[in-house]
Amino acid sequence: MVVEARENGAAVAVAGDEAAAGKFTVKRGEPELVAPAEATPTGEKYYLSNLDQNIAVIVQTVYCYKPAAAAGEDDAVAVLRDALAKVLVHYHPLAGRLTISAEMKLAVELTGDGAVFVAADAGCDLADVGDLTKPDPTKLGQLVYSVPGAKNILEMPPMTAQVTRFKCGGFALGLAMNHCMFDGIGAMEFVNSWAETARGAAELTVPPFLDRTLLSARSPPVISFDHHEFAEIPDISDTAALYASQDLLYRSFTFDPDRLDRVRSLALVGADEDLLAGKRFTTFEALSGLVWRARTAALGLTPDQRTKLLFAVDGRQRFEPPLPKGYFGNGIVLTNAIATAGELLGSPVSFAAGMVREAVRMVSDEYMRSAVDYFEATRARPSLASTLLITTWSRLAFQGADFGWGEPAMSGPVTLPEKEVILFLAHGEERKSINVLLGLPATAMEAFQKLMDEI
Ligand SMILES: COc1cc(/C=C/C(=O)SCCNC(=O)CCNC(=O)[C@H](O)C(C)(C)COP(=O)(O)OP(=O)(O)OC[C@H]2O[C@@H](n3cnc4c(N)ncnc43)[C@H](O)[C@@H]2OP(=O)(O)O)ccc1O
Repeated sequence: MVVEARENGAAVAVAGDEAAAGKFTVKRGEPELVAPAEATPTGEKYYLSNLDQNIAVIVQTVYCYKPAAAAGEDDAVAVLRDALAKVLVHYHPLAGRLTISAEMKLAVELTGDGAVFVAADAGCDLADVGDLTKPDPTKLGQLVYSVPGAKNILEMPPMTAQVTRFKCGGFALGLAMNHCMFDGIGAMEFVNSWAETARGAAELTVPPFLDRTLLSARSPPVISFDHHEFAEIPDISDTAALYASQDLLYRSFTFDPDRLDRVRSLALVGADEDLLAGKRFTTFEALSGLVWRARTAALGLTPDQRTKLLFAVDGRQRFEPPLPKGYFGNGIVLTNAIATAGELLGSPVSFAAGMVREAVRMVSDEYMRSAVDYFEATRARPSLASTLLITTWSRLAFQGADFGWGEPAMSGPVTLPEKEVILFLAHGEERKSINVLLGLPATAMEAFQKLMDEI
């Protein structure tokens, strides 16, 4: 299935899926608050670090479970609701509400109100959800609860959960969680802790480490890097006009292990031996270089157009000392590479892959402390102007979300958050393939498709 989305974000299913979309109806019950099952600290503010401030957006994901005989007659709604109350004892800030602190930063008011939980029933089978490898916000959005009328994130709880029962006996868990509470690794540690609680575990394998003050800014702040992630690069190619004049088309490109091998080999052609230092490009470096270059070509950027690549690096083991196991908050930092379209397209993929490697290497303890201090001093947020933001979920432990009904049969995002974002998702047998998911104006997508077909 191909999914098209118009500029306003409303998606339209095409290629014969209208009928499926039509019979996809979900009836929600009354939302309820699920509070921690035991007393937790209340009445204080919970500190969020500067790395949490950068990315305060709601991430919506869906996990689908086939009917499982082994789970007996247990009602998924009751099991997930009870386990949520228990796991929130450990993750109690998720039961609070977002607020703005005296320093004008996001913080959590520890109210103990609880997470918003909704039970729902679908008028169809789980199979009608279709293929989660491409975002279909119209359909998948029905599986996730958004607080009606909320005008900003302060009016939305840190998390909502919806459990939708399908006629076939399968169910879907839809989550809307604010990225300021955790990054992908932290989010999966939470979901997997919730799942093991549902399976009856008395203790969590990875209890959350709640204290985020270890990522406090230095006083005074020390900015020791240029931090081009904040640079506003002018759109001299007028891509704005291209995006405005055409529909945005979403496509997902599968790279199986053989194709990934070819990408890694392609990235070696013309590679700088000093940069390689005997270590061939990783899958991430090679694939990111490939798609950065191909998207630049597909958008028809003029040779002098500067283009920025942004991506998150997990800083947990890069901090000195490393962050404690189970660190609850965002332990990621954005790094960047900037090149002109002329440089990218006038060189083989190895040039772009080399820039990706450099951008990863740059992320040291000092770089991350400097990024924390940059926010302290400027309150600036990374700019997406003339930018490609690659987000890699391919190693996130979605398969650990076994609430007693086995691994999710499929899981994925409801949508891509911005037109500048490309998502890498694990796919296929043993999760050894990578799906590259992106949206582009129709003509650019055709050009991108051609470039991918050559691999
Ligand atoms: C709020 O609710 C949410 C949120 C979310 C999601 C949020 C986000 O998206 S946050 C961002 C998520 N992404 C990350 O955290 C990126 C983590 N990855 C890194 O930091 C990487 O190091 C890198 C900077 C991307 C670079 O990767 P790479 O070039 O692959 O280098 P290495 O990681 O060092 O790997 C090199 C090599 O080592 C082997 N290896 C390493 N790790 C693994 C592994 N886990 N499994 C297998 N092998 C591994 C491997 O051989 C690597 O080389 P290859 O060539 O074989 O790849 C979501 C949901 C919500 O509700």
